[in-house]
Amino acid sequence: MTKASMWARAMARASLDTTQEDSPGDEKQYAQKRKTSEKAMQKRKGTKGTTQVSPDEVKRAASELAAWDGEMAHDDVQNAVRACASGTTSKMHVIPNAMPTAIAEAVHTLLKALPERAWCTSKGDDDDNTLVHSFAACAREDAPQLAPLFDAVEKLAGGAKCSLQLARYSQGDGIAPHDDMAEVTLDEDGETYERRVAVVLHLAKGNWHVEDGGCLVDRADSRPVVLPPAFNRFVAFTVPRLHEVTAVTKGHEKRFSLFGWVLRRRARKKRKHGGGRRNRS
Ligand SMILES: O=C(O)CCC(=O)C(=O)O
Ligand SMILES: [Fe+2]
Repeated sequence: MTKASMWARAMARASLDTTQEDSPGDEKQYAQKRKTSEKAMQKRKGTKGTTQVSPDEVKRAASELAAWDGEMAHDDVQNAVRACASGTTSKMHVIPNAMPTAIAEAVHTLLKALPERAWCTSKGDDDDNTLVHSFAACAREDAPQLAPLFDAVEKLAGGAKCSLQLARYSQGDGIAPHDDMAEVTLDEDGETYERRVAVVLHLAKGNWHVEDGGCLVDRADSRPVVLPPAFNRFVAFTVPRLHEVTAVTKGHEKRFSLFGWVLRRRARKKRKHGGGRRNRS
């Protein structure tokens, strides 16, 4: 049963209970109360069955984010990116509560409020010899109110070029095991870069369990480390590193994130690439 239908049932039961307490046997009043509760539920569900965000909430969130100085909640975040860039760590760095809580909440509100046209489907499969993956992606220019978030993550790169996007995983979405290695040619300077540090900000609300999918699985060692979706968690690692995102099985919760890479100029000696890699710059 979906959360929405559980909620609907709970509402109907509550309405029935109250009616019975108030005036047993008054069918008319009971029917009226049920109608009212259904109306309230429709309002809460919104027109497309997803949680709607009011213009006031969006406005508040946007001004909260615009006033942010871009400072993360912990120095660990900056230190992790530096260590990964300099190659002095072999860990996947996982930092909970990365941004100030009010900022993370504002980001989440704005992500939820992004119009459907801002998202485009990113898909790959064995047929076109790209990495098997599926999710919705949103470029920086399609989410202008989230610019301070992109700026804050770019700041962590200390002036190095970055390639960052927003992601939204729905039921069935995920990414098969891959190592993130790819070359990226930037429009702004026509130069070719390689991905040096992978950065991800996990922004999934709600309680997620391993069986709900959407888990980031670190496969760098023989024993995989499984990270179910979380809210306001920063992850960084040096590329290449084998990892995957398991397919989301939950139907009613979106797994939002900001993901991307700190880039560096391509090394002179070209590295050999294995086949089957998608390139998302
Ligand atoms: O969202 C994540 O946890 C990781 C995403 C990822 O591996 C990628 O986009 O290459
Ligand atoms: Fe990846």
